[in-house]
Amino acid sequence: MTRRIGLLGGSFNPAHRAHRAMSLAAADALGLDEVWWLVSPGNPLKPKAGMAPYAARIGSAREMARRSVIKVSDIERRLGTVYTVDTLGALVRRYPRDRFIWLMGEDTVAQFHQWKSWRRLAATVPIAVLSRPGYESQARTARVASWLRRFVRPGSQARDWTRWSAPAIVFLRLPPDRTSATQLRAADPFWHERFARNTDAGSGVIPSADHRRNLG
Ligand SMILES: Nc1ncnc2c1ncn2[C@@H]1O[C@H](COP(=O)(O)OP(=O)(O)OP(=O)(O)O)[C@@H](O)[C@H]1O
Ligand SMILES: O=C(O)c1ccc[n+]([C@@H]2O[C@H](COP(=O)([O-])O)[C@@H](O)[C@H]2O)c1
Repeated sequence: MTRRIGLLGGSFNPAHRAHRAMSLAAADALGLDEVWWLVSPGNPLKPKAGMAPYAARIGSAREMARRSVIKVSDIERRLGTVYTVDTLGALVRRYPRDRFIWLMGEDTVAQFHQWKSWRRLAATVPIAVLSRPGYESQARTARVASWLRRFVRPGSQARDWTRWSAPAIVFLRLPPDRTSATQLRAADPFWHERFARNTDAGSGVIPSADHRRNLG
């Protein structure tokens, strides 16, 4: 059976309620069977300082994803990929029967031109940009905005995304939530200590048995 899978990459430092809310709202708007949270070993554009250990970030993501269609994955750590274009290439090859859509918050559009091979990335799978309060104008004026605009599909057709050929991009307006990991770290700099004993970052985080087999 073909699964319709949304991929939300992130630092999850820590995971928070907006990640969950936006994933569930996107799943509804796009008719997704699953949303995979790809916990990044290290965003190449973010400083390493202040980044909690991987196991803690996975732990917070698992807690936030509980009892939902969201699956937390450490596949980037297993593959050794930090660039999204490489991760997507690997996933599309490993799961030829499934269909993927890349999910990203509106704030990430501003830096998209600095991502590795971003044109190739956009040609690999469709993209859904999810609204984030306070970042609307940044997304509109981003360096890549005029390039992306040529491939924009109407939100009213969002459920048809599996019929689109990439590049294809849809902007989804979701219920606003201002939560950010930066704000949570400021309120509780030692949040990761709660997950300090979570050393089994690899167990229970793989989206499916099939996935585990493919990773050998
Ligand atoms: N409140 C939010 N509304 C919409 N998108 C969000 C929100 N918070 C995070 N995202 C998106 O979720 C993905 C992962 O985000 P990330 O783990 O970096 O959280 P963050 O809150 O943005 O973290 P930080 O404050 O440390 O930068 C990114 O695509 C980001 O744009
Ligand atoms: O591929 C790149 O060059 C690239 C550059 C910056 C960020 N990303 C990805 O963007 C996603 C969001 O990252 P973050 O840290 O803002 O949560 C995450 O999956 C990162 O790996 C990817």
